[in-house]
Amino acid sequence: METKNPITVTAAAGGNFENLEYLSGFGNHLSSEAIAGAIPQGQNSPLICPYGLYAEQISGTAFTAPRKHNLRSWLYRIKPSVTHEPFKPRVPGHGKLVTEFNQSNSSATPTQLRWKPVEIPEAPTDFIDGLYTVCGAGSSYLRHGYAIHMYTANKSMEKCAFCNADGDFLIVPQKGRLWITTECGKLQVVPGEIVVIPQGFRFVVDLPDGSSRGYVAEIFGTHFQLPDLGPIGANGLAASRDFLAPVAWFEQSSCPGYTIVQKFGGELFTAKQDFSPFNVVAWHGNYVPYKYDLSNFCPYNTVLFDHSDPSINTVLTAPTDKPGVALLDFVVFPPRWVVAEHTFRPPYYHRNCMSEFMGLIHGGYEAKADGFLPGGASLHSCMTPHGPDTKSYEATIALGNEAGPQKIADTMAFMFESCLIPRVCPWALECPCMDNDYYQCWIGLKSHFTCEASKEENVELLNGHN
Ligand SMILES: O=C(O)Cc1cc(O)ccc1O
Ligand SMILES: [Fe+2]
Repeated sequence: METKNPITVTAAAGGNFENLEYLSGFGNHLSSEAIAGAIPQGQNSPLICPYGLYAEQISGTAFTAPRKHNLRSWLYRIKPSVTHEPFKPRVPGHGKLVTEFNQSNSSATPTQLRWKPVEIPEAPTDFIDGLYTVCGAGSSYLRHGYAIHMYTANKSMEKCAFCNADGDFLIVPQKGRLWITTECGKLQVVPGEIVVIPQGFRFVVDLPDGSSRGYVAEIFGTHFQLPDLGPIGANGLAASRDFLAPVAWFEQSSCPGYTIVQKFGGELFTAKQDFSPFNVVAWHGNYVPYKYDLSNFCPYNTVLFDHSDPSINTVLTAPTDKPGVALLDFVVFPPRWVVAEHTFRPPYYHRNCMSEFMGLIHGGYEAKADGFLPGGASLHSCMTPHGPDTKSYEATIALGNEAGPQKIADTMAFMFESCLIPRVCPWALECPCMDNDYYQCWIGLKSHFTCEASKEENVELLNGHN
C-alpha cells in the first residue's frame, strides 16, 4: 500500500518508565501522536491513513449511547488487532476468576468477614496468574454487576498481553509499583495511586519491584465517572485535572508467538500473533486508561458536629439506572483533620443496605485499632452490622467531649461500596488468611446504659412490657 511520509521506527522515545509524560483531565477528548502527523485530520477513517496506519475504533459504550455518556477512541496502528490466530481456551485455565456469581461458584454469607494480607507467592507468578476473585455480584454477560479481585504477584508478564472483555478494572496497588503498557501508552502506578483500565484495552503489567499485592474492582456494563459535587460547589474531592492518561507509545518489533490473553466471561482464552499489540502510533478519543494519585484528593468533612457519611469521600462512582444508587463507589479515607465537637468521631455503628468491601493501602484505619492490616480486607454485606472495634470505641470515649482537633495521619483506607450483594468465592472463605476471630473485636463492647434520672419511669415502662 502506498503511504504518506513512510518512516521506519523501531521504538519511539519513552521506551522505559522513567519520566513518563501524561495527558490530564477526566473524560476529556484527548489526542496523542508518537509521530507528528499520524492522526488523520478532518475525518477518522480516511482511505489511507498517514504513514500507512490502520484506523481502528474501540467503543466503550453502545454507538448510540447519549453523547454525554458516549466513550470511544480511534487508534492508528501498524496492524489492526484482528490480525491473530483463533482464540483457544487457555491451558491450564485460571480457575479463580469469576464474573457470573451464582450458587455453583460462590456463597451467600451475612457474616462480617476479614482477611489478613495474603503472602506474596514464592513461585514465579505474574499479574494474570496472581489475580483471584474474592467476591462479587451479577453477571458480566448481563452487563450488570461487579467482581472484587485481589492479586499477589512477583514477576512481569512476558510476551503476552492481557485484555479484559468483561469490564473495567480499577486497580489499587498496595505493594509494589505497576509499570503498565497499554495500547494508548505507558503508565507508572505506585501504591497510593490507582489506575483504571477500561474494558477491552490490551495491557501488560511489569513489576519492577517484584513482590506486589493489590486490589481490583471490576465493573460490568458501565464506567466510572466523577461524583456530582452538589452543594460542595465546583471544586473539591477528586479534581478532573489530576486524572492522567498516557501519551502514545509504540513498538514495531516482530514478536513471533506473542500471546493475547483474553478474559471473557471470567474464562481465559489465548490467541497468538506475530507482533506486539502496542503498535498504536497515535490515538484520539475519550475512552482511555488513566491513573490518579490519591494524595491529590481534597477531603471535605464535618467542621462542627457528627460524623459525615462516607460518600463524602467518593473518588469515582459507577452508576446504576437509579439516581444516586451506585453499582460501585470507590471511596477513600485519606489523612485528614477531625475537629467535630461533642461527637463520636470514628465511623458510627451501622447497618447498610449497600455492601461494603474495604482495603487498606498503608497505615491504620480509625475504626479498627487492631487486626485490619495494610494489604488485608474486610467485607460487611447488606445489613450486616459493623462499626468501631472495642479498643477504638473505648479510646474514643476516653478522649472525652473536649477532644481538640486531631490529625489522622499515616492512613489510606478505601471502600468499594455496591448496591448489589456480593457472593463470596470459596478460596476466599477457605483462605488461611481469613480472620476467623473477627467477630471478637466487638464482643467486648460493654453496656454503658445508665438511666438514673428516669429510673423509676423506665422500670415501670419495662414492667409494663412483661
Ligand atoms: O464501615 C466502615 O468503616 C466504612 C464507613 C466509614 C465511615 O466513615 C462511615 C460509614 C462507613 O460505613
Ligand atoms: Fe460501614
